[in-house]
Amino acid sequence: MSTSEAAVNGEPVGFSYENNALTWIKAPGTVSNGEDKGSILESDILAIIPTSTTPPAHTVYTIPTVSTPENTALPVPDVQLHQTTLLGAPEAFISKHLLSSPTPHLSLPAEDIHVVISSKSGTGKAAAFFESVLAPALKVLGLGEDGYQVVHTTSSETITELAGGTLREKAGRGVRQTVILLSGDGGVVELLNGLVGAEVSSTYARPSIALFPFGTGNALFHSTHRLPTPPSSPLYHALTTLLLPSSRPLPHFRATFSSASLLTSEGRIATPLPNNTLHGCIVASYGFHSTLVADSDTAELRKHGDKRFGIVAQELLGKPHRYKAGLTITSGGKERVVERETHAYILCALVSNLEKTFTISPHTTPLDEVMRVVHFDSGSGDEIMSVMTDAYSGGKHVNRNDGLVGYEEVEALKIDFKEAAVEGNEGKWLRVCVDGLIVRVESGGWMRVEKVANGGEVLDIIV
Ligand SMILES: Nc1ncnc2c1ncn2[C@@H]1O[C@H](COP(=O)(O)OP(=O)(O)OP(=O)(O)O)[C@@H](O)[C@H]1O
Repeated sequence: MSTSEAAVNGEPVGFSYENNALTWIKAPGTVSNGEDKGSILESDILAIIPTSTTPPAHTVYTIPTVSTPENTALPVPDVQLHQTTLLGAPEAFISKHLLSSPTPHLSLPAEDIHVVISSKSGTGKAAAFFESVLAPALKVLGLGEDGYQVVHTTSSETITELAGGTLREKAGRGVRQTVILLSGDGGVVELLNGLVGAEVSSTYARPSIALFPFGTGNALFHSTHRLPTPPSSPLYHALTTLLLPSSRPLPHFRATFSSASLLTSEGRIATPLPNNTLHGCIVASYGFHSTLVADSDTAELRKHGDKRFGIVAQELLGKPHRYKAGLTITSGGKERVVERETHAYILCALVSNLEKTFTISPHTTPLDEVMRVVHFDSGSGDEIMSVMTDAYSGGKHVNRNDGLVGYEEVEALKIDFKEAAVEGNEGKWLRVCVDGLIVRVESGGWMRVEKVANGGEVLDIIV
């Protein structure tokens, strides 16, 4: 422990540095109102910045989790930005976290760094996080308020318009761009679909997304950051990705329909899908999953955060619907018709997790470019619930020994919809989910989902 010229926030202390933490005890005889000891966990540190050389003084910026029991129980707990001034702290501690060279994703012209704040995602916390944590943290990382563009969403079109305009035009010209995206999965799929018409030419530069999980399920975030272990503080983890040197292509699929409309405003507005096509990078589903996502997407239920899925699941499983459809799977270059006339669940995914603890495709590793399908039929609410419970237990549903659940790698799949439109509630059983968006399909129509080949990616993700 060292005490000569050692201080924390101006008060003399003795430091010790072990077990991934810097701890201190106030020097004997110090009179102050504060605690006699304190600590900084290395797992909370964003960066250390030198403030003077003689004597060596530094400011440590940390992102601790707000420590109330309600907050720490959330899948994405709230965090704060703290700063602590250290004088004479151990060199080994300082040098490990000293902010050195500028980070590539933040070293771009201001017009090419976009912070996108999705106001309606999740429980609406993104704007407050930007003000209290992200903007000051970017400043610490060398990016003042004039160093980037801020976009607050004002409609469900805002992100698609940004992507289809500036982002797409510049990407086509080979201009590097970073999008710091504060949203759920919907924000990602909107970016993807805005960009996807872009000619992926030899000059195309894929914009890089740094994803901050402010949605409800946050499937893409939790799937891309689950290995080797899921981060205990997702928002801290998201902030530290800004310091990473590189990014990786985001695989995606193309869903085409005989005829389909995008449902918005709690299903009240149906907008025909351009070219009857939608791209996704997470999931395309039909059955219990798509109805659950659609029925739980109301302003009232959104107040419950991820509990909204459980509330609606209970209603749906009281009397489970068996969805009439044909399912054709293309795998290993061969087409196969699944011999079943009704289905409870058809879901193909490019990710492992649909929520932090809901592992629908346990064999999927982050960004592995492999699409997998989970499918089964059941008329029993208890049986469907037991499959879901297995998925919440690390993905055990794919190892059941009752033969109920199909799980396989696919290049493509096709669903032929055989449900009749329900009078008075047209399309109740004719809604599919693509990355959280709800698409109404037609009775007698079809959806085909195919993985876009490697090299066709239009976005990068910083992981
Ligand atoms: N101001 C706004 N007015 C209307 N719609 C908005 C507005 N801001 C965002 N949206 C839309 O709200 C949707 C939010 O979806 P998003 O996926 O980001 O959150 P989520 O559904 O809570 O999370 P997840 O998909 O991860 O479960 C997006 O489709 C987005 O375009």
